[in-house]
Amino acid sequence: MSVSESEHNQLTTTMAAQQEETLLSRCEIPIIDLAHIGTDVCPMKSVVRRIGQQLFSALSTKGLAMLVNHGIAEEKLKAMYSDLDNFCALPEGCQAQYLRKPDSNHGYLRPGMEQFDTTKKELRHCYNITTLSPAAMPAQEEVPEFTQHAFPLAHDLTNLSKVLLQALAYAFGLTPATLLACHSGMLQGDGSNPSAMRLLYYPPVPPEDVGPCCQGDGVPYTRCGAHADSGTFTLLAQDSEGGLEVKLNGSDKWQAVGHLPGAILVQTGQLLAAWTTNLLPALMHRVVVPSGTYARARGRHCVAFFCHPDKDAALPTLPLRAAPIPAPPTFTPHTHLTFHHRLLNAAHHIQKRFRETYA
Ligand SMILES: O=C(O)CCC(=O)C(=O)O
Ligand SMILES: [Fe+2]
Repeated sequence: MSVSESEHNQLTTTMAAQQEETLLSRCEIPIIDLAHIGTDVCPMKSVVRRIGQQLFSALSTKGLAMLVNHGIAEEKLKAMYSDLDNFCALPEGCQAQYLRKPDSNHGYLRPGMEQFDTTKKELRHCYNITTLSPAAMPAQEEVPEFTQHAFPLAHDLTNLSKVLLQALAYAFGLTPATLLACHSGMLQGDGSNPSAMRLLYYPPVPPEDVGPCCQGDGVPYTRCGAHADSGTFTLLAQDSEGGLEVKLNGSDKWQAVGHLPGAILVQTGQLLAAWTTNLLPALMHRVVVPSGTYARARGRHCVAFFCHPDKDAALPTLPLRAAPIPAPPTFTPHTHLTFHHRLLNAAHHIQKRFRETYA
């Protein structure tokens, strides 16, 4: 069977992408096996303890880990990716009913409406889900299964976060209920907690020879500018398209994460960094546009879950020793200092972040 020249080029580009050196291909990301952990309401204590140690070690040395055997079926994620595609294909007028509401942070953001890097246009569609109220979701006539798929997935990610909070509590020398109690309002929709499930779709971009990094308007673009998330930790499930890059703790070099089928990435947020006096530093990350015509012609999907404490939670002092080495330059000194002074009121921090990143 003969292969046409364009098919051959496509295959070569795909193979090159697959052979890209990544943190995963170099075994530089800790992999944590959650098998036998139980559920958030009925956890297997000895396993949760062991996972707490592994998570603490991964987040303190690297800033991230890959979770496997977490119990969230790949099919649920794929169904959600396809619902988001259907939402993004709706006419703009129809999407407009669902635009993000600043008060609740719930709703849809068109490409360019959220910027981490103010020098570039960030090409992604986001749907933030902060309340599990059917009235706040795309109507069944518009995207038939959106709500039906989103709610169970949001429950799964909330429950996974609750198990991890119990594991971290053990590692901090606290009782497992201590961190749960500070995160009691996740996705309750009563405004008490800023946690969110976010659906992300990054559309294809033109080939490099059409314009290496600019649209017709000459404005440079990227997929997601460099930032650290603001909460306790973030869970990230991604498709296989790649593009996620991170700066590991203590390093100033951007490195590609790579893809581990079925795994969910967990990374430290700014609140946990401040809470642990930077013993667990926040992970800087970004999503770059891939090189090669084939990869650029494909969209990328991701589901993120941002785990935050309750806005009025009095965060307990952690019985931890101070960070042994100076912290990497994750925040500007101003942001860091301001944040420390306001640590007991996480709501101030999240409001500041929203003002900085939403157009
Ligand atoms: O798409 C991704 O992998 C990351 C998205 C992200 O970092 C964010 O929305 O905060
Ligand atoms: Fe992020």
